Amino acid sequence: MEIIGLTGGIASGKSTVANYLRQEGMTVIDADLIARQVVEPGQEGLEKLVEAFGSQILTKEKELNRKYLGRMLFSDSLARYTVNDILHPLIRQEMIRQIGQAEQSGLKQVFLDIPLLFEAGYQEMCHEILLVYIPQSLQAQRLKERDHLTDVEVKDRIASQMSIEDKLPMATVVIDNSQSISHTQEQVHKWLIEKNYRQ
Ligand SMILES: CC(C)(COP(=O)(O)OP(=O)(O)OC[C@H]1O[C@@H](n2cnc3c(N)ncnc32)[C@H](O)[C@@H]1O)[C@@H](O)C(=O)NCCC(=O)NCCS
Ligand SMILES: Nc1ncnc2c1ncn2[C@@H]1O[C@H](COP(=O)(O)OP(=O)(O)OP(=O)(O)O)[C@@H](O)[C@H]1O
Repeated sequence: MEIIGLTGGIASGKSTVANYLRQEGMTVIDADLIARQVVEPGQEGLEKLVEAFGSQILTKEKELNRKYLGRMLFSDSLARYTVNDILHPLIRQEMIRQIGQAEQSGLKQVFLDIPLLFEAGYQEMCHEILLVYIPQSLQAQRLKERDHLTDVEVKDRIASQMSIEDKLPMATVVIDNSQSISHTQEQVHKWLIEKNYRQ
């Protein structure tokens, strides 16, 4: 089974491409979704975060306060390293379990949608790496509009990841998402046909 990593920068369009891949019948394993599952109430991830940061990271309903954790993680690199140390091994374990499941079900290829593919060292397990690219100025604009952030918050979030320019040379396929969504989909469609993934 071929493993294809799908990555980019924050708000570069990974989910937009992942949705299209699913529409085309592909199986996509979603690291952001797994990251949510490992911090559900009762899960080890949430317990360890509370041990590290205290119960102020919880809402009244005892769920993870994602807004609070996000503000802390994106503005404080030490807090970010701590969160990554706690959650990334749990996320990786579940990703590997789902890859095994995909293989057992006889799939020819599986996509891994991972924002931190390079930062967390997933490249070794990928046969191909598809990078959803937009220039940083457009990335900042789309991020600001989507999440209603201030300029400082946008800057911090982009700076919390490896820059998209540094990711470019490590990709095996680059999808330009700076124009219309249909332009992006056309590139993905063409690549799927070239790879013989879609008959
Ligand atoms: C900080 C959190 C609570 C924000 O939650 P929220 O619902 O607002 O956003 P969401 O989960 O959809 O993430 C949005 C984007 O933020 C970026 N991002 C998330 N975590 C990180 C991180 N640790 N470092 C850098 N960028 C990150 C990614 O591009 C991601 O796609 C959440 O992202 C989280 O728990 N992050 C830690 C786990 C992690 O590293 N996830 C990335 C998957 S490998
Ligand atoms: N080609 C496009 N033209 C205009 N807007 C777009 C295009 N592609 C994506 N967007 C918008 O840009 C924003 C970011 O896209 P998306 O959520 O797919 O990015 P992402 O890489 O998955 O983000 P994150 O890293 O935060 O998970 C969204 O508001 C989306 O609707």
